[in-house]
Amino acid sequence: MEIGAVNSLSYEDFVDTFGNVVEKCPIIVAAVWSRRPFASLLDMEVSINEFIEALPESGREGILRCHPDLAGKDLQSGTLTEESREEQGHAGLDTLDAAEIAHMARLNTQYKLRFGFPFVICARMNNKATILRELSERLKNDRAVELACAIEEVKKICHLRLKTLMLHDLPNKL
Ligand SMILES: NC(=O)NC1=NC(=O)NC1=O
Repeated sequence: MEIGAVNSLSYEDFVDTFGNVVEKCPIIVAAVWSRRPFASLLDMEVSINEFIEALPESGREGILRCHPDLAGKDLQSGTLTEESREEQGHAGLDTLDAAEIAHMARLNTQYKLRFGFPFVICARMNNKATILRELSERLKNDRAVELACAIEEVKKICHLRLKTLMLHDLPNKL
């Protein structure tokens, strides 16, 4: 999809197409729509990242809370969004055995108790081994560092979701 086609989208089609580039946070692209026309995909991505960075801490934490746990109940019950299902599957999280699922659940719970938001990592750039290692390592971060680190992961997820969408022609998506 050309950036010209993106700029020509109605508000509804824009949000319908890009609304989930940040998991379950369509408000972000609903806000960023006002900044069109975008010079490029990168320009649009910069607008999204600037919007996220300008949020108060509670807003950034809220974005993290909209993410499903890795190998969590949504994966087990098949209620992940299409994007999350593909990403978690790519990292091999859909083939964990019961012990591995329990281990992830324990670490996710520990992480959430410590930080008050879920562990977020760009699954498409990881596998179950690196995810477990990162989860264990990042548990040691102080809160401010970890919040920033998690938001950087959200931006990576968004970047890959945008790239995937731009590879498709508009009709396929709508
Ligand atoms: N908690 C998470 O990190 N969730 C996810 N990361 C991804 O890349 N996709 C997800 O659903």
